[in-house]
Amino acid sequence: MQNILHIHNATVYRERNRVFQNLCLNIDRGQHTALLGPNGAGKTTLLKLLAREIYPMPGTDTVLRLFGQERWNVWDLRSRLGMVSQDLQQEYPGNVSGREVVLSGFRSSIGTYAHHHFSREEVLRTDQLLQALSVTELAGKSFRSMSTGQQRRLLLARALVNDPQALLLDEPTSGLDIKACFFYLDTIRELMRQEKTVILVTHHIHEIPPEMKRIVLLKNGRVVADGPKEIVLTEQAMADLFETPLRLLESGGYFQVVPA
Ligand SMILES: Nc1ncnc2c1ncn2[C@@H]1O[C@H](COP(=O)(O)OP(=O)(O)OP(=O)(O)O)[C@@H](O)[C@H]1O
Repeated sequence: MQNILHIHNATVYRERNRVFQNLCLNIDRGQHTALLGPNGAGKTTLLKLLAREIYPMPGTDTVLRLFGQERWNVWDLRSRLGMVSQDLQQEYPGNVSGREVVLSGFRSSIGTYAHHHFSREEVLRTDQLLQALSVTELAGKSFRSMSTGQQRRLLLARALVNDPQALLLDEPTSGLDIKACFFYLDTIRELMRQEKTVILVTHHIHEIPPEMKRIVLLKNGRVVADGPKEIVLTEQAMADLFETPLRLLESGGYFQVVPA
């Protein structure tokens, strides 16, 4: 089975804070995985590690391998691993049009530049994705004039332009209203059916799709549980993870927590 992600004994600092010590995590192709953790668990740090924005401390047996490779040109990596993060949404320049947002995925850039020229195939693929994600009407609108949900859909289209094998999603439904949330979740489920491996990093239990069977719990920079949903996603484990009494509810394969 092809490996998407292999982290072995990674120690990671953010300035003087040691966020991870000897972190180990392995994700194979097709192994849709939710990484769940409270504020400060290390989720954003992990995203930055995978995006090659930060690196582990060098160590004799430290490994950070993506798609079987340790060295990556960031542009090549982005076409294999599509990412939609809160940081990207916040950083994205407001004056860029919806179509340009999607096109920018072909150059792994934030915005498009005068020297970027796009082929007929790239423009066609962009139009197909705008249609597939029901955002054709946003093609000519500026990013800043769109709602959070509209922006998020465009960033997902941007992540898909190169037909990546895997998608890394950071709290994908955060800030979306109920309809936008359900639409986004349906889109993720469809992408999973299309055999994209989806890795979800979140503290929102409700956004874990029913088909996502593996759950990894992160706390204080450590993997505290890793296994099948029916074993890991329990009321006691959620109460311990978030350090609060709660009740875990399930409906149609989705989970939600409410105060106990
Ligand atoms: N730029 C930074 N400099 C120093 N320490 C940092 C920095 N960013 C994060 N940290 C620390 O690293 C730890 C993990 O933070 P991180 O942002 O990765 O957690 P998180 O799980 O994404 O949290 P949240 O859900 O609140 O976004 C925290 O203890 C945090 O204080």
